[in-house]
Amino acid sequence: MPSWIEINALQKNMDDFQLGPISLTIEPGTITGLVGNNGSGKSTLLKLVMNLANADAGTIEVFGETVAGKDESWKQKLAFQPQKIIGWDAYTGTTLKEMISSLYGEWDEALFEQMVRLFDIPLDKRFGKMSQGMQQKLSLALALPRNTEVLILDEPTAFLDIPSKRHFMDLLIDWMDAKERAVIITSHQTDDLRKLADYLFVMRDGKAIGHFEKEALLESYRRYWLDGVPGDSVPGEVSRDRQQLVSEDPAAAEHYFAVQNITVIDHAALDLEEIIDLLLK
Ligand SMILES: Nc1ncnc2c1ncn2[C@@H]1O[C@H](COP(=O)(O)OP(=O)(O)OP(=O)(O)O)[C@@H](O)[C@H]1O
Repeated sequence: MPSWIEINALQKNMDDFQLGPISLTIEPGTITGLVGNNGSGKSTLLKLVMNLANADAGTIEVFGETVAGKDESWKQKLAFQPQKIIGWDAYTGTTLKEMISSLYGEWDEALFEQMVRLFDIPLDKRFGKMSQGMQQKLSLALALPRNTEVLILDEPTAFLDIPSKRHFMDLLIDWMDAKERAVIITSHQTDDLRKLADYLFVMRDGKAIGHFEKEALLESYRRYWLDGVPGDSVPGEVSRDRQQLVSEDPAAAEHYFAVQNITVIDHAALDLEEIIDLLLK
């Protein structure tokens, strides 16, 4: 099956910031987490995908259509929730719903109503007068019911309270199950990424660090407690602290321990936050 989104050698220069070259493909049925330090270019990348900024080099194809110029018919298949929404402040939730639902032929009114009830959204209030968390809830309630194939969410949970975050994750998982879809989500919340993402695309200072299958990434690091840390570097060693050592090549490290007669007292997987921390160093 062809990729739904294909980004190839994309580059963008802005003042002293250079994004790229970035290459990334998004396949149907997947949730991809975009991860990176502040200012690594995640939002810029999403804006380029949405044709809200022009690339200096490289290409983006969405459902086989090149993203550039005025023909944006492919946008019917993509819903985008930016980090900061401009132009909604003066409108109530009801008005925004009328405007947005009329643009999407497959608008799911029942899902919208379910989300309004679940998040207790005051539809008669102007967007600009809502709290940041409520704005985020309303914009999610105006994004998922568009029923598009692809949903692009830029830090959708940054202001959500803990119960709402859980509701959002459940909703997104149900939304993915309803038909063949794909999600791209940027987040600094490792909880979101651990529960939702199938793939992680990690960026640092505008550059791609890697595109990882999440479960494989989790298995690719291991922490060991040893009866004595060797003087030499252990295969895959990324850090050591007294009797603890972390390797990004557990098979080679364990072979080395066996050959060197080093006793492994205990070992454990790293959590996703620690791994992202190592990747972003
Ligand atoms: N309009 C602009 N003009 C010039 N530079 C910009 C503009 N918008 C963003 N930048 C710069 O581009 C870089 C990437 O910003 P971007 O918002 O894409 O990062 P991010 O990874 O989404 O960050 P965060 O995690 O903080 O949301 C930053 O250095 C930022 O200052």
